[in-house]
Amino acid sequence: MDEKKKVILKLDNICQSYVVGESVKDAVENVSLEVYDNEFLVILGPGHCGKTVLMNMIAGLEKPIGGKIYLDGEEVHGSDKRIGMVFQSLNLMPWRTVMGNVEFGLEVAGVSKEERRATAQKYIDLVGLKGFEKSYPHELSGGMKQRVGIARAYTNNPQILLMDEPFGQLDAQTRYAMEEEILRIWEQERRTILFVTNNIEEAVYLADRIVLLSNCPARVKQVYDLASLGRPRNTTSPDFLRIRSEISDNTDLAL
Ligand SMILES: Nc1ncnc2c1ncn2[C@@H]1O[C@H](COP(=O)(O)OP(=O)(O)OP(=O)(O)O)[C@@H](O)[C@H]1O
Repeated sequence: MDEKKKVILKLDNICQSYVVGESVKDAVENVSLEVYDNEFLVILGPGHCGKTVLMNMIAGLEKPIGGKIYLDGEEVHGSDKRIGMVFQSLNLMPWRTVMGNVEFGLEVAGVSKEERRATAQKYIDLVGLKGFEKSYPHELSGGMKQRVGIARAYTNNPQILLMDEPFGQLDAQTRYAMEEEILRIWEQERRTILFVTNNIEEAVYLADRIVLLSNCPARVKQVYDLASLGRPRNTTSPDFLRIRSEISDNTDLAL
């Protein structure tokens, strides 16, 4: 490990299994991982391999049947407000405006109206939604809804943001635009990002490091450090194409 990098999140032999009918289905098997402060870490794996199960455990939404999770060196049990989430299905509240959705977490936390408005506005501006504060979710495009989800997560001031296939339902053009956007936001407002995808090109475009998972049950197949690719990335450069094809050759086919 690079001595200069601070480990903010550590997974130690995480396992998850479910009882399905008469049998036991293993979904995640002995996943160990160190995540560095401020890094953009991509969890890449084939469809149904266990990526969401892994994210849910990190988010504290499910308890692992084995293993431990450490945040800033301390074991965590259940959800922790230092970890925020942006999911593919955003669950925006349709009866609330963009501002109402983004400030919701602060409202629940009892933050004064003035303070929560100011914080929410900062992140609405950051994600490029200035002028849409009073719009309702049904008035927004898919990419704009994702921006609301990102602003909402940032507003709660998490140290780590979990993004589970956030752009999976967007059309290709919007997806590329949002990949650019998330890098811009990450560079401006540094937080650790754990980003889940099954798209190799997206992973190589975004990540500082990629954790490649196996087919279900998810195990860590390999970790790729992409520091040598630099930023911004050129998706047609020989280095980009080489690493993309190396990962592709090493990726299990989704069953
Ligand atoms: N509560 C549960 N009970 C039983 N099986 C489950 C449960 N949750 C997840 N699984 C199974 O665990 C496996 C991994 O699911 P998971 O949703 O994590 O995959 P994924 O990699 O996120 O998939 P996708 O790429 O489609 O998003 C799947 O086979 C799924 O059916």
